[in-house]
Amino acid sequence: MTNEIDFAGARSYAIPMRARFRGITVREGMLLEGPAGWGEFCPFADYDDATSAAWLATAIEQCTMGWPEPVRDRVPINCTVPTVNPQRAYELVASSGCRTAKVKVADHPGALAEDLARVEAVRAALGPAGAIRVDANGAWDTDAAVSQIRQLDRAAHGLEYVEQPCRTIDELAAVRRKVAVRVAADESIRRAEDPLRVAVAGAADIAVIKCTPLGGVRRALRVAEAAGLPCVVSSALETSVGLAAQLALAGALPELDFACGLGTLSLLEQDLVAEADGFRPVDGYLPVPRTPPAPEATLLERYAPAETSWWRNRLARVRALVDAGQVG
Ligand SMILES: O=C(O)CCC(=O)C1=CC=C[C@@H](O)[C@@H]1C(=O)O
Ligand SMILES: [Mg+2]
Repeated sequence: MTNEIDFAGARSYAIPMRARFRGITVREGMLLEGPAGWGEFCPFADYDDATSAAWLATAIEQCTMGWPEPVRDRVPINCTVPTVNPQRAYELVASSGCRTAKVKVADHPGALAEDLARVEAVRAALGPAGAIRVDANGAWDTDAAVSQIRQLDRAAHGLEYVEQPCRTIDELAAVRRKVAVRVAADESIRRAEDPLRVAVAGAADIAVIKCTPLGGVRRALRVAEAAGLPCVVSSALETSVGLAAQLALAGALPELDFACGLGTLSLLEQDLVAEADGFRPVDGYLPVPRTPPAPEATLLERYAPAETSWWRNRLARVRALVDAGQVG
């Protein structure tokens, strides 16, 4: 399969972020072209080759065979609020058109006062009917999670759910027993065997599914089925080329009860496809594409890093793993 792809012609990119997110200020990755269109290979720099193999499998699925038939043609989207000040948070939510907001919290020790103020500002921007979820990216221990979730729940006038409050599945299960707010598992679901463990441990009410680290839309659909929980599809901070696969996943899930975290293009300074082909939510929705959008040559040139050998070498090593069948 991979010999149909133009690996030699893969294009590296480096795009500044508008605000620091997941500790990064520049998003880097590669775009690849195959017979079915373009795919995106963008594992974060701290991921090893074995972890990155699933990310490449996602790009390969996208540019060689495309995706399964969708069951819906549009997907509700949440606005994503990085750890910005309350005024900025208010503006982001108010201008997004989304009725659900996901607020990043617990970015550093002692962040609670800032987190509470951010959540209050988001509630003011959304109004009483909107939904607010928070994401701690596993930062809290069990006691901190229980106390802070209760305070954030009050500040938000009700949280829709809390995403990955703690790192381990046992901790998630313990928190879930103690708080009334629903718990979503994100980082705990990264490999095909993970969702079963999450479900067996009674650790979560909701599964956050990202097709990029799970090895493609088809694999992510199997993971969603194995989880047996309501799913939220969330991005891995891709450009519109990779977001297309995430939207294809959200479009193909049999049930979709919650807004998805795919409105992340606004976190990047620039997309790599033409404005009209890009996935910026309108009135809180994004369309489900049938094929990936193609990048613009001028944008690829503008965001090409001076040094590409690190990404080229990484792609070659990870491709060897995928060719040997070693995908997570
Ligand atoms: O879910 C969203 O609203 C946006 C995506 C998002 O939050 C993430 C994307 C990529 C890396 C992660 O740190 C982060 C997450 O934890 O969900
Ligand atoms: Mg998360």
